[in-house]
Formats: sequence, C-alpha cells, structure tokens
Amino acid sequence: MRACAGESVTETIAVKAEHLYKAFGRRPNEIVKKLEAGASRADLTALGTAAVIDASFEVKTGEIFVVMGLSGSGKSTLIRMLNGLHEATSGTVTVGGVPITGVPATQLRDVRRTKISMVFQHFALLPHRTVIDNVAYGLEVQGVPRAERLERARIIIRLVGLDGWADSLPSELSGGMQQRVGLGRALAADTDVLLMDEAFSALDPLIRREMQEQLRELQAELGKTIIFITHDLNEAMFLGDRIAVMRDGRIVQIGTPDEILTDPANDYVAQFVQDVDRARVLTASGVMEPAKSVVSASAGPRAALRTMRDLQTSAAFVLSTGRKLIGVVHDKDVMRQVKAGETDLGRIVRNDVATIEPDAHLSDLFELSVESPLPVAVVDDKQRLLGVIPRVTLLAALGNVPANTSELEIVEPPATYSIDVITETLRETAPAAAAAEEAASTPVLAATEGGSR
Ligand SMILES: Nc1ncnc2c1ncn2[C@@H]1O[C@H](COP(=O)(O)OP(=O)(O)OP(=O)(O)O)[C@@H](O)[C@H]1O
Repeated sequence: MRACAGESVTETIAVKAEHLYKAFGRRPNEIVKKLEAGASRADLTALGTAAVIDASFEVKTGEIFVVMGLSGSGKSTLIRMLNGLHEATSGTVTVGGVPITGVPATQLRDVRRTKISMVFQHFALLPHRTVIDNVAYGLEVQGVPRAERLERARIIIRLVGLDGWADSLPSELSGGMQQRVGLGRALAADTDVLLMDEAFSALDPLIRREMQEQLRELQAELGKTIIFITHDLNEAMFLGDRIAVMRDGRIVQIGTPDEILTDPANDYVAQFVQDVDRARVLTASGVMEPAKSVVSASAGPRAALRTMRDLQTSAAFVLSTGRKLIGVVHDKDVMRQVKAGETDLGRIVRNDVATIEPDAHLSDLFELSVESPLPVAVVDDKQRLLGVIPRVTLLAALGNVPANTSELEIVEPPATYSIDVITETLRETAPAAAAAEEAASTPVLAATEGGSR
C-alpha cells in the first residue's frame, strides 16, 4: 500500500521557482517582456515559442511533486531549468537555498553533482559495464574511491530490487530491470533532489505500476525530494503528494490529488481528470461519513436498542471512553439482553467489523466492503473511530455522484425489527424506565465528531 501522503514531507523548501520563463527563438527576452505586458502565447508565435510562462512554486523536502500536462505543455523545459540544463530566460530557481539561475557553469556543475540528479525515460546505461558499475557510475564521476562506491552501490541494488544481478550486463536485463538500474544510479549519487522525466513511460503497464509502488516505498525510506514529470494522470495521482498541472506553458493548478480531483481549478483540469481511476486516488478519509449508529459501551443494551430503532438499522458500533472502537452489537443480541434484563452490553460486543486506516485508497476497500454487511469503519492508529464508509458511499465516490438522492437518511445495515416491536419490547421489559427514556431521548443520536463531508 502507498505510504501516507505527506508522511515524510517536512516543511523545509527543497526547490523554489519564482516567476520562471523560458522562451525559445531569436529574441527570447522580447517574448518575455511581451508576455509580462499581457500578450498571449499565441500572439507571439512569430517571435518564437513561450515554453514556460511565469511558473512559481515551492517543493518541500521529502515531497513527491508531479508536473503533469499534455505533450508540449512545457513540462520538460520547466524541469530542465530546475537543474540548469536550460538557462531560464527570466525568473529564479534555488535548490536547497542555493541559486541555480545566473550562476557560473562551474558552480552549476557542483550543484548538479551534489544536490540534484536526473532520471530520464531512456537513460543511457553503459552497455559494457555491469549493473553495479552502472549504479556506481555517478559516484565514480564524483571521485568516490572504488571500494566505497561499490559498497554504496550494493546497498542501492538491494533497495531497487536487483539483488543477484550486480554482475550482469544491461543487455541481460528486461526493460523494467534496466529502469531500476537507472533509478539506482540516480539514487546512488545521493543527491537530495531527484528529477524524473517520464521515467516510467517506456515500461509496459504492469511493470510501470510496480515501479511506481517501489518509488513510493523508496521515497518513504530515503526521504528524497522527487520532482516527477508525466503526461499520465493516473501515474500523477498515484505518485504525487502534490501535482502541478501545466497547459500551454503555464501552471494552471497546484494541489493534492484529492484537491485536483474534487476541486478542479477550471474546465481544462476537470476534463483532464474525468477519466482518472478514482479508486487509486481517493482516500478513505476523503469519502467517509460521520458514523451515526454509535453507542458507548457503558450506555447499556436499552440505549443501544433505542439507537438502532431510531436509525432503522440492525447494528451499532460500540465505543469505549476516548472514542475507541471496541466492536459492534447486533439487534438480535441486544433484544435478547433487554428481554433478559441484562445490563452489560460488553458481553455481546462482536468484532466482526471491518476497519481501515484513513489514508487507505478506495481500491483497498472493495474486498472489505463486499465481505462486510456493515459500513467499513475508518479508525486512526489509536483505534479511534473517525467515520464510516457504507457501500453506497463507496460506489457513489467511485462514480462521482452524490451518495444520497433522497431526503430520508439510510443507515446500513437495514433494520430487522420494526419500530413498534422495539418500542413494545422496551415498554414491556421496564415500563417506568421506558417512559423516562422516551421523554429524555432525541429522535436521532448525535453523529460522531470525526466524520467529514
Ligand atoms: N530547444 C527547443 N527549441 C525550440 N522549441 C522548443 C525547444 N524545446 C522545447 N520547445 C518547445 O517548447 C514547448 C514545450 O516543450 P516541452 O518539451 O517542454 O513540453 P513537454 O510538456 O515536456 O512535452 P513532451 O511531453 O512532448 O516532452 C513545445 O512547443 C516545444 O516545441
């Protein structure tokens, strides 16, 4: 499963771009001046190409920042300005606080060697060198002694899943494995920032998925800052802690995958995201609802039965002090206790409740949801109940439609006793208590606090 978004993201700034422009043509500065004065990109085609227009953003240390856009939108040009492969026409870039723009070539080389490395779609592996020598290549260029660089390369080879292949030649490896060597080479250089330009685009889909998952794992383990270019929205949504969407040279939105999906900045972004695989992007906490059928363990069976009656459902989540989820009670068991005059709800609590952590993707919910008649409970690492995801909510989130089309609130699973039967039972078993309870009761129990939406 994907590491929590933002888990290892710290608040220091790894890369900062301010008002970056890149124009190609004979008079790039003139193009920038005209853009600043309000000219559009299309107005200036006679003068050249405005590849990147007024891009400003900050990438936090430990973040995976994805730049996404259609072909020609300016992604590669933008990323190449971040390591000085392209000189910016205007604007500034700093990496780890050190300026990249307007500095001498020697200083730039220094920054590239120590702070920022790049992985390309077709990185040229050295064909006559073994895997380990390819991985260690960056260190060799840096002048690291052989024994030390081989030791470091061996660690990286294990990290990227190439154990046992250290002495093979690239030609003996599959495409996916060659890509791992390239990734290993960039990781071995041990720079803080990794730029990846369509690094997985040449891989077949299954291997690509595997590499995406592995990149997230590596990122969580090594805490690298990664700037990843892709034109594939699903890849962007899966990998990105945040995504910058580019169109015609401009960044039109920067946001988390959830934000881009649920609150697109304009029609262009909305159209872009309409085909995304929502199950891999939306998280449990993003779609959960407040849990309604909830009782505290100390409240007793009569209170539990009333709650279920009022909500027309046959089960209730049971919480201990501190909102910890203990389990669930079912109406048949509660009914039996009420009839027997028992008071300890704890004795009939079952743990047949499916739980999931808030950062889990909806794709991780399918099986749980199918197997459980109850809504899936979203709990934090202290087992506190944050909210619930009924099947209807899951389906609605996947289909991007509202979960509720009627005024009437439906709580799953449906009741097995009618309201009258329950009311009658409560009266018969303790008439005086029932009257007092009815007087004090509110029709529907307050919802849990933690839910969203
Ligand atoms: N060296 C160059 N000289 C002239 N124009 C260029 C140059 N490099 C890029 N461009 C133009 O700048 C624009 C942005 O190109 P860029 O390669 O940055 O886009 P991209 O989003 O990375 O596209 P792709 O996914 O196809 O690589 C395009 O119109 C492209 O033709």
